[in-house]
Parts: sequence; structure tokens; C-alpha cells
Amino acid sequence: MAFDEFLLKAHIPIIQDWPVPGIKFRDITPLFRNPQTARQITDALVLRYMNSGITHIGALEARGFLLGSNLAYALNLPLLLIRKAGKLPGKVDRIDYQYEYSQGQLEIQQGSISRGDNVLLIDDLLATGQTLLAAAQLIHRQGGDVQEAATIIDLSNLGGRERLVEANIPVYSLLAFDD
Ligand SMILES: O=P(O)(O)OC[C@H]1O[C@H](OP(=O)(O)OP(=O)(O)O)[C@H](O)[C@@H]1O
Ligand SMILES: Nc1ncnc2[nH]cnc12
Repeated sequence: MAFDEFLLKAHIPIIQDWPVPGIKFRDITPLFRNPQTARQITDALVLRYMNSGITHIGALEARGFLLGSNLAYALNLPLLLIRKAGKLPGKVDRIDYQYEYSQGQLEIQQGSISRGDNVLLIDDLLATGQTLLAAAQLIHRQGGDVQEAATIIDLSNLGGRERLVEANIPVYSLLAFDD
């Protein structure tokens, strides 16, 4: 199903200087409060990744979980949770990263995937791309491939897409903002 770019963009307000001064925060919560826009997003992603050869959905905590779980259900694929540090039980692989307004660590449980698996990474938003890049490194460490990274929003002036493409990770975003 086609999505209505203007309708979706109208549901993404800007919160200036949040969570820290200088950041123009694009808030996706109204997109999910409205069933019509939430459904358009999921349907567009399902259409793109149906029969695409993807074997796993890798969802990034926290807002990426909103999309990842819907996609895994609709495509009948395994869902991998890529979480902030200290949330996953058992043995984990961990990576440090810093992104547009903070820094932290991401983790994935060891043994989540096997060599040759084709993972779709999914998150709400691409800014500097450092979060998705860190997640991709976790997938690569376990022998998996990242077929693509998908987001609702690309903040295209922050260079995330170029950073990921340079690392051989294609990017698909439904909406772009260049300001
Ligand atoms: O492209 P980058 O510069 O790496 O920034 C993008 C990341 O920033 C946000 O995560 P954050 O951890 O702030 O939020 P969340 O836990 O609410 O999803 C967003 O959800 C992306 O994961
Ligand atoms: N500007 C921004 N708005 C919303 N989420 C973000 N994550 C990283 N940068 C962001």
C-alpha cells in the first residue's frame, strides 16, 4: 500500500532543544497514536521486504521495537532484539557507540544468528548513523550479513546514509528531512 508522505510528516512534530540544547528532535509518537499512519508505515515496510531474501529482523531498542515486532509478525521472521546494555540475560556481544545526542552500549545475545543469515536492521530514525553502524557490527561479529537498514525518518543533513553506504549497508527510509 502506498503511504501518504504529507500525512506522515504532519504527524512528526519538532521539539527544539530536546533532549539536549541544539537538538531538533523529531517526535514519532503521534505517528503511532494514529492507527492510520501507524498502519501505513508498517504496510509500506512489509511490502518492501516481502520475498526479499531477508531471514531475520534486527530491531533496535527502543523505538525500533515498535516497527520490528510488527514486521517480524507480518513476514513470519525471527525477531532479534538489539538492546541497550544490561537488559539481556545470558552471554552477550557488546559494542560502544556515540550518536547524535548521547552515547552508550548496544548488546545482542550470543548465538542469535548463524553465518550467512541476512538481517534487516530496523529503527525509527537515522541521524548520524552511528547506532545502526554499531548494530551492524554486532551482526557481522556473529557471521551474519546486513541486507539493509530501514527507518521511518532520515535526517539527511547528518550524513548517516553516506556513513552506512560506505560500510556496504544499503539504507531505506520512508521520509527524509534536510533541515
Ligand atoms: O543515527 P544516530 O545518530 O545513531 O541516532 C539515531 C538513534 O537515536 C535514537 O535512539 P535513542 O537511543 O535516543 O532512543 P530510544 O531508546 O528512544 O529509541 C533513535 O531511536 C535511533 O536509534
Ligand atoms: N533529531 C532526532 N530526533 C529524534 N530522534 C533522534 N535520534 C537521534 N537524533 C534524533
